[in-house]
This record gives sequence, C-alpha cells and structure tokens, in this order.
Amino acid sequence: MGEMQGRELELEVTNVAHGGISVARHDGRVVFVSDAIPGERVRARITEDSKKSFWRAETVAVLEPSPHRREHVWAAAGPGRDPRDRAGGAEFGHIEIGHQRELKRQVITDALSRFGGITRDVVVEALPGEPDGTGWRTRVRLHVDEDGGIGPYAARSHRVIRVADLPLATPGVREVAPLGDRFPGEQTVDVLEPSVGGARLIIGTQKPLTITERVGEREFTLDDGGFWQVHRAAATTLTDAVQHAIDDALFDPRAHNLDLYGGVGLLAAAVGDRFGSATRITTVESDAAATEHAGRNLVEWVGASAVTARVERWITALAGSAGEGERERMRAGTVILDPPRAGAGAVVVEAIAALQPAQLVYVACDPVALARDIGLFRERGYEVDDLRAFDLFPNTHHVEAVTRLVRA
Ligand SMILES: C[S@@+](CC[C@H](N)C(=O)[O-])C[C@H]1O[C@@H](n2cnc3c(N)ncnc32)[C@H](O)[C@@H]1O
Repeated sequence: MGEMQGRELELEVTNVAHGGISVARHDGRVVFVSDAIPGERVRARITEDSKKSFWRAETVAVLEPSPHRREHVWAAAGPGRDPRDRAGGAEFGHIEIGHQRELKRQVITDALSRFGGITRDVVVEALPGEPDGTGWRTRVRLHVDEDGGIGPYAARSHRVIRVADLPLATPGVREVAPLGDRFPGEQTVDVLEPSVGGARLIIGTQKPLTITERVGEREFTLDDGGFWQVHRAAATTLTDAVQHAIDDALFDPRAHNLDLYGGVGLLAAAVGDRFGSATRITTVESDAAATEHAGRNLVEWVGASAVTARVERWITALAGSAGEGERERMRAGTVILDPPRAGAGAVVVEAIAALQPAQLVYVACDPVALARDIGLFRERGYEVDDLRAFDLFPNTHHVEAVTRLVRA
C-alpha cells in the first residue's frame, strides 16, 4: 500500500473501460474510477495505489455530472451510500439506459480492435419488452453475513450488504426473496423464478430439485442450482440469435455439428429446431447433471447426443484422433460455442481450428475474452462475418455477443 491510498482527488473522467469502470488521468497516470461516467468531473478516493501503471479510485462526489446521469435505479447501490456500502451488481444503474448501451458498444468495439485486430461497429440491442432495465433477473444469489442476515456482496468485495429491495429482479423473485430473514450457519440463499412453476429459494447446498424452463413452445428441465440464462428474455433471444447467425449455405445437418459448453442443450435445440430432427449435433458440457438433462431435453432429435466432458480435453482428443471420414464431417460442420466468462482460450481455439469446421457461432458474455479468442481464430484462418450484441444484463456493465466466424 502506498501513500495515496485513502486520499481524495478531483478527476476528469474521459473513457469507459472493460469491467464497468471509467478512466481518468492524474499526472499522466491512469486512474480507474468506479461509479463515474465519461465526461464527468468527480471527487474520488484512491483505493489502490500499489501498481506503477495505474491506480483505482471510487467516486465520492460528482462535481460536474454527465447529462446521462440519472437517479440510481437501486438506492442501495447508488451515490447516497458510501462507496464501500454500495450493493454490487448494478454498476451502471446511475446511467440513462440508452447511454449504458452506448458505453457497452464502445467497450466491445475497443476490445475487438485491441485484442481481435478488427474494426467493426456494433449496435447493442435491447431485449424485447425491456422498459428501463429493471425486473429482468430470474436468478439472484444472496450471501449470509456473520449475523445470519443476507444480501448481495458489495461491488468488488465479499462484504455482505443488507438491502431493502432487488429492483433488477423479476417481480416473482422480489416477492419471495427473504431479505429480512436470518439464515445462521448457511453461506448462500439463491432466489430464482423459472418460467414454469413460480419463484423459489435454494438455501445453502440443499439437494437439487428439477425445474422447468419454457422457451417458445419447448420445455427444458434442469437442476434448480444449474446454469440457465439469467434475463427472463435471454433464452429466447439467444435461441433466435443463434438460429439467425448460422449461415444456411454452410450448414450441413449430416455433418459433425457441435454445441460446446452446452448446458442443458438450449443452443443445440435451437439448431435442431431450425434444421430438423435428423440434424446431427453433439453437445459437450462438464456438469454431469446438466448433460443428463440435455440428453432428455434433446430426446426428440435422433441425431443429437450429450456428452459430459471438459471441452478442452474432449476437443483436443477429437482433433488428435479423428480419422479421415470424421475429419470430413467436421470440415462440413458448424460449431456453436458458449464458454464461461474466461472464454474458450488457446487450447480450445487451436483444436477447433485444426478440425476446420465450416462456421463457428460464438456466444460470449465477456467482450475481451471474445476479442482475444477472435484474434486466435484469425491467426488460424477464420474471420468474423457477423456480430450482434445484446443488452442481456441492463444496469450492469455486462453485455452478450453472438458472432459468426467462417474460414477466410
Ligand atoms: C455460459 S454457459 C452456457 C450454457 C448453454 N449454452 C446455455 O445457453 O444454456 C457455460 C456452460 O459451460 C459449462 N462449462 C464451464 N467450463 C466448462 C468446460 N471447461 N468444459 C465444458 N463445459 C464447461 C458450464 O457448466 C455452463 O453450463
């Protein structure tokens, strides 16, 4: 810790950076500032000064507000509280919703240029029926503090913040969230509202129960603690986006098509629904419970199968062992991949590229990880020929992208 820690500075905020923070400069040094908006002048407290190249700071007072600043959608996360007592998970809640999307657009285009080596303009699309970025979260994790009380973590820390409400959550989640109750001895309380069957709680590590999610006419089962898209309209939006991203001219239902990081089979089903029940597609997922559900969720597609494996091992083994017939089916194939936040990474990109599929549809929740992987695919002969972005996480800095890459 250096001597600046805890000191307050006046800063001109100039840019937005990945991770929901803004950028300012002080005596030539970059300062990452939370809870500010580019164009503002703020008083900020230095929270980290151990690095030579940059410091971190949190906004204590806004001296010259941006025209895009508005009252925070969640008082518990807003400037009325000391930065250390602000609830995390709504770090863009003080920014007018259209401008949030503009900032997300800037973050994506900047990441694509810096890490992916491409210049591409992007529009961040609002989800249908999205009013102001509240009421969308179908899943909320609350943490238990030392007195048994519950709340979200503070931004960038594991301090539990007691809150009176959860405005980003769906009405059902808000209704059952036991915000005033105590859960001594537990670590977490999850509140979720699947699209079928009403809202419920998962207290600690209780035995998993099966729930049902509906997407259009189709139903998916999954464990209540298992992965499912969080925004109430996300599963439908991504189904539609993946179906549109696939280039028909490059799609062969008899090829070896893959749905990597497949969860309970949402995107494999999107492909099957578009190209028919004989479509061959293998979904690969590391969580055995999810794969078991995927097997059942995809039962009506005779060509679909679900495999429990870590993608990096499975795809490397395939790239190493495939015979000529298999390689031909892979070259004709379409690969959907929807990795967690860290992205697919070099090992997976290398193995996929070695198999030379006709097209890839990459669904990404982190623009920088996506851009890095795009850079790796480009070095191996693929190019982006379609990219859409969706505001799947309004009032947070997160943004989703769906990209098609084809052999150059
Ligand atoms: C972003 S989710 C996507 C799930 C699915 N495509 C969907 O939309 O519902 C990522 C999934 O990858 C799985 N996963 C994470 N790391 C993995 C790995 N190394 N290999 C295989 N699956 C992994 C997670 O369990 C999770 O289900």
